[in-house]
Amino acid sequence: MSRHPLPPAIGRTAPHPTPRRDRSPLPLRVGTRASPLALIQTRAFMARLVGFCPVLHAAEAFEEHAITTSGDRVQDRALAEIGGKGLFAKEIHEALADGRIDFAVHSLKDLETTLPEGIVLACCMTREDARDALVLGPRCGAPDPQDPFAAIPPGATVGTASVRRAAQLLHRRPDLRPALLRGNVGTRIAKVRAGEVDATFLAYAGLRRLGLEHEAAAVLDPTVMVPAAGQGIVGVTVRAADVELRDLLSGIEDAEAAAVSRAERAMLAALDGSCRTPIGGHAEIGADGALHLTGLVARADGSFLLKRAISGAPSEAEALGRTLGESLRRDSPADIFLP
Ligand SMILES: NCc1[nH]cc(CCC(=O)O)c1CC(=O)O
Repeated sequence: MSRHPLPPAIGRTAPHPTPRRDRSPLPLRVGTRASPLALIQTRAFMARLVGFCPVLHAAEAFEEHAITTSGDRVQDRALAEIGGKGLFAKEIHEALADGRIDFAVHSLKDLETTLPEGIVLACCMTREDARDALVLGPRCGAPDPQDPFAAIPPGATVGTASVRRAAQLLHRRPDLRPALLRGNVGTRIAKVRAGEVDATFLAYAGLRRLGLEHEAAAVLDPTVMVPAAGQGIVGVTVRAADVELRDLLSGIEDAEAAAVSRAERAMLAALDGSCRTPIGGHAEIGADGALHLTGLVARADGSFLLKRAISGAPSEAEALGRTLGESLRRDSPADIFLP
């Protein structure tokens, strides 16, 4: 069998002899979910990789594999009832492990904190906006930037499958009624427009990537709505043994996104919540160069909400996340973490 080395990463040399791969190196087979947002993110990632490694510019350098996941197939039940977030990546991890694809592009917030054996998160792309956006339907008023939730009429239904968003909303507006709303971003916006629910939340990053940012009536400051860990970040997974690809991907990693995602994900892992546990996590690198991490734990009905922050060196991101997660866990009622 003839094998060719991967095009070399520009300006970097592997510190060790590069092991040969048990497959022909090109095309690079990229796996992704099949939603419009997932495909846009995947193509943006491939463009970034080509910019870094122009040898990959050839049309035949990549092969795109859109994979329908268990999470995509179940549209009518809350994710929490069907086994949680891992469902969006299960089939993609399997394709990677089996060697059917070479890397996979994920919305980091949908990627479980503990990856299957043999699969690693090789690279985090530059973060898009981490904030949540509020989308308002025909029964809502004009949004007040000082108080974005005031536009939602009393007793209205707010569609969201996210316990994190529902809990933070209900904490401020216990009169509102959460309703299940799933489907792609476009589907959800259409349902709000049609009055099926009165309002919903969407990640502003997703709206921007889809060119739908005008659908956001308000973009919520993280002090109003703590985003999900990893929100707005695209992460790429590869086989742990694929040193060549790991090395190539490390060349396009965004150091800031890597640090904030490490802090947010370490916090999430330390909290060890179930997918029914409302958890928010948001880190930023300040003008002072320090990493500032905010974490939130709540009860699904908003009757309990605990928010705390921690700061430190970006190089300590994981320890900061773990410390904050343990502190939140210690001071929250145990029922919140039950499966
Ligand atoms: N859970 C679905 C999901 N996963 C990632 C995004 C948006 C993009 C991102 O957070 O990077 C969305 C849609 C949403 O929450 O509105």
